[in-house]
Amino acid sequence: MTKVLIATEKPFAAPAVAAIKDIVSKAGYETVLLEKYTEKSQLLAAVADVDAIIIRSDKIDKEVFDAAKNLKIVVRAGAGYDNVDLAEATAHNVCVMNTPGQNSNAVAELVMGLLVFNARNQFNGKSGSELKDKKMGILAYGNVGRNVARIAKGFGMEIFAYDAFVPAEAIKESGATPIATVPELFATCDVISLHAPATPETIKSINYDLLMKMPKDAVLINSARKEIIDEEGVLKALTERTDLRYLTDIMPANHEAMVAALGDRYFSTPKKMGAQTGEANNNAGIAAANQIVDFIANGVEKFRVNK
Ligand SMILES: NC(=O)c1ccc[n+]([C@@H]2O[C@H](COP(=O)([O-])OP(=O)(O)OC[C@H]3O[C@@H](n4cnc5c(N)ncnc54)[C@H](O)[C@@H]3O)[C@@H](O)[C@H]2O)c1
Ligand SMILES: O=C(O)[C@H](O)[C@H](O)COP(=O)(O)O
Repeated sequence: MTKVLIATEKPFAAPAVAAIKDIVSKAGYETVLLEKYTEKSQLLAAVADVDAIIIRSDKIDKEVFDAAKNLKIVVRAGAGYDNVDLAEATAHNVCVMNTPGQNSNAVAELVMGLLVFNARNQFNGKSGSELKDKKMGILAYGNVGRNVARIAKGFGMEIFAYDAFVPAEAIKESGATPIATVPELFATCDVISLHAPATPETIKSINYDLLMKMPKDAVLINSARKEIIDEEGVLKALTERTDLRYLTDIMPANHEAMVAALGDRYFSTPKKMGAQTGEANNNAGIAAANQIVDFIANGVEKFRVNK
């Protein structure tokens, strides 16, 4: 029987697991559940005889592909698939997919929540500031970026965006102002919200020089990946520019140094939680299960991300 493994070190909410199981069993397949595993050996044992795997941020590398002799497809229930070794997947003849857009509203709501929390001085009672009339700069205008734009407009913010691949015309049509370069975006906006994937082009690209261009009292918020931040450069800029603030959903390696140097000008969620809502778990989990069934039963590869 075709086996679908849900391998989630950070589990989905229970209703999402039930919905996935339902889709899998209606297709005549079996679900295997591996949640909250603590050792890689548990993952290696679990993948041994499965045909498909649904993951979150779980790392799927050569060792996992080598151990999964029947594997045909891995679906990352989420947007970023930098946790899967795509070259190894292709070498092992395994299809990799993501589930684009399924958790983007959850992340956008977290971004706006963190911005309000910051603007009101982490609710310490001191007089804060408002988001209305501030300039919101969105770096990467994909599913999350567009949702941030939609909600930020409701706050009365003016929206600016840069994307390496989305044409300026499309940005304009959505009601935002296209900006031609990343440095210009940083120099223009009171808030910069990062939504670019971790790629060779973006890794460590958010650096000292960019932060030093930001207007007075500006805020940088990262809900994408920690890899895109040059952590030492950001700390140096924030140490020199005592008006700037940094909020992140992905705790940096130098978190303790950030806390010590920046106090309440810095905030990190304790664990990445942008996509951690019941709705996003359901959307992404259900999409992943449907994509697996469609791939195995009908050969549909719509959301394939490897060659
Ligand atoms: N915090 C979380 O829980 C959470 C949840 C979802 C996504 N994410 C992260 O956020 C990222 C964005 O998610 P999404 O759903 O909007 O993805 P998406 O694929 O819809 O959008 C990504 C956008 O980035 C653009 N882009 C790619 N390379 C670029 C570059 N070098 N410079 C500028 N723009 C570039 C693309 O054109 C695209 O518009 C994901 O890759 C992931 O790393 C984090
Ligand atoms: O790229 C994404 O979609 C998110 O980073 C991802 O879904 C969040 O990671 P998770 O909470 O699923 O581990």
